Amino acid sequence: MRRGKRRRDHFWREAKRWGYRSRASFKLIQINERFGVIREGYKVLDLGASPGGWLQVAKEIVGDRGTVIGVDILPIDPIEGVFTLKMDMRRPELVDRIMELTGGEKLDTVLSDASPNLSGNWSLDHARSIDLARTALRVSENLLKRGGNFVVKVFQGDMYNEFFEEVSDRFRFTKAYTPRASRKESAEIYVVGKELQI
Ligand SMILES: C[S@@+](CC[C@H](N)C(=O)[O-])C[C@H]1O[C@@H](n2cnc3c(N)ncnc32)[C@H](O)[C@@H]1O
Repeated sequence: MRRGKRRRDHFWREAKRWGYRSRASFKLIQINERFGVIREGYKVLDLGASPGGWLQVAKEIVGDRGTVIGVDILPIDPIEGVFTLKMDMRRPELVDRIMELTGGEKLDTVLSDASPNLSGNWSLDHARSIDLARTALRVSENLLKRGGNFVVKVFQGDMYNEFFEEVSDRFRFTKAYTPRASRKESAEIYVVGKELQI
């Protein structure tokens, strides 16, 4: 598919129309319609959040009583009412930085749409994606309330089943889901964990 054509699909045009920064916004909308992982008043952390399409959607849902925090190695242009941190999500001090922002209160939902820089080597990209997904799972264990929710993107490959089991061991309900807004040719899948049990 030609580059211009690839970018300007239905969800790209919808993102423009609704003022979202990325077509990825519709993936979170569809995940939330299906699983109800974010509700009004929730405290939400989004890992790998730039340019901020998921942050916009999360802020709309949680409203003024909720809190939304975005983390990325890349800058994120300001979004009213959203906190952003420019840092690598793998850094050990991340958990303390988030707790400072929430005044020590734990979170309702941790999201991660983080993607490694794609090399084109399938197994290397899969391994890097699993590494980021495991980081997001560790962060969620440290920061979620008991009963909290988790959504993470993974590129499918031979380590996927093991990772899915790791999420299942921690949440009451775990499901893999591909939103309609994911591109047909993409290997991405979202693992949704509801109600942290530990
Ligand atoms: C697909 S984009 C996220 C799009 C976002 N959900 C949105 O709706 O705008 C993936 C992001 O993951 C970020 N990322 C990759 N590795 C990271 C890391 N180690 N720490 C923080 N962010 C990372 C990338 O910089 C990139 O911005």
